[in-house]
Amino acid sequence: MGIDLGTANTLVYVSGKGIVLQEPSVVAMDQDSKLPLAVGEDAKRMLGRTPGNVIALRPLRDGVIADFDTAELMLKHFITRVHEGKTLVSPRIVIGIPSGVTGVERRAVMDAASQAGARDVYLIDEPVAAAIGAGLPVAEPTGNMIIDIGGGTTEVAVLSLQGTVLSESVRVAGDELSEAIAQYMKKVHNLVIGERTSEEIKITIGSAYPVDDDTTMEVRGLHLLSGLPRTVAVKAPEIRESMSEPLAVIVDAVKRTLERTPPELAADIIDRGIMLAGGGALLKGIDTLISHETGIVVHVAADPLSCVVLGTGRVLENFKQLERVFSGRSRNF
Ligand SMILES: Nc1ncnc2c1ncn2[C@@H]1O[C@H](COP(=O)(O)OP(=O)(O)OP(=O)(O)O)[C@@H](O)[C@H]1O
Repeated sequence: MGIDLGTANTLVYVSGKGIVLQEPSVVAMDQDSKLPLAVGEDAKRMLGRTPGNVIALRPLRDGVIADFDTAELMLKHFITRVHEGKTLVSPRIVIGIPSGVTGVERRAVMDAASQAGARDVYLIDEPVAAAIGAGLPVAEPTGNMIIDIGGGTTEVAVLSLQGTVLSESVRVAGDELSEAIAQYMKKVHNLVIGERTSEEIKITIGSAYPVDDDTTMEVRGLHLLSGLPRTVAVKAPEIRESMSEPLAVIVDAVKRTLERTPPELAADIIDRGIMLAGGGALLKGIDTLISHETGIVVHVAADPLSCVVLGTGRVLENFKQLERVFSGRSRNF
């Protein structure tokens, strides 16, 4: 089994079957009993809509585990659901985690998977898994650059011979882009909107570079001055402008990584281009923006949201050839 334990979404791949689960990384809890009420899609629907005694939590924030107990509960829930309640037959689990996660957190993820019944738990850094999932030849002696723009973190890495030559991780990614839209709506349109609405605006008319600039969208929220619900029409260019700061942080991380890349590998990257993965790669025009800023061709992976989990799956299925890609391992007897 391969798992992408992401800030925004968790995906599970089962060897021989493909992707069997794709759910938001959200847990709804009853605050009084401390019992989970819903996990995944059902819990995401509750975000910002819960009554006093129910809280909807995202256990991973900014690419790190913000709430360990809830993360463990969520991981166990998904593993058990995939196995339809049956106990695991000492399976091997490969989990993709953000590369910025600390040693203690790595241990915590491995413990959670072990407690869910896994015998052999392997950790793989998300950029490495994303590169494998996007089809990059990471085992060859050529430089490959991957940018994984997730929910909480953007990871930029140069890989060669199954290893990370250099990498950079910034805690600015898709969530930060949505947050910038929410702040803009409040400041300029006096409209307070929730997390789900700002994400919807980003996905519907958001862009990183001019494309479809004539599009507009009606946004519903709470008017700051009257305190009443109101609908406001917003245009694509103003939404792009509202995201300019976090977008600049992402572009700077790419440039810094390129500046540090050894010349032979840099030459490979110029030849092959840069691969873009993660949900943030779906933002309209982001490939053009990065290409424009770096002068290097940028490709968007075929299925950016699934790259990490597909990478964990490919590693599972080619275990012997790719055994040097792991960043952690625990074995339980
Ligand atoms: N069509 C789209 N346009 C723009 N952004 C999108 C689109 N679809 C998804 N996203 C954004 O992608 C992000 C989630 O991406 P992904 O599932 O790769 O993250 P993750 O792996 O859970 O996070 P992390 O890598 O930080 O742990 C969210 O911020 C979401 O809003």
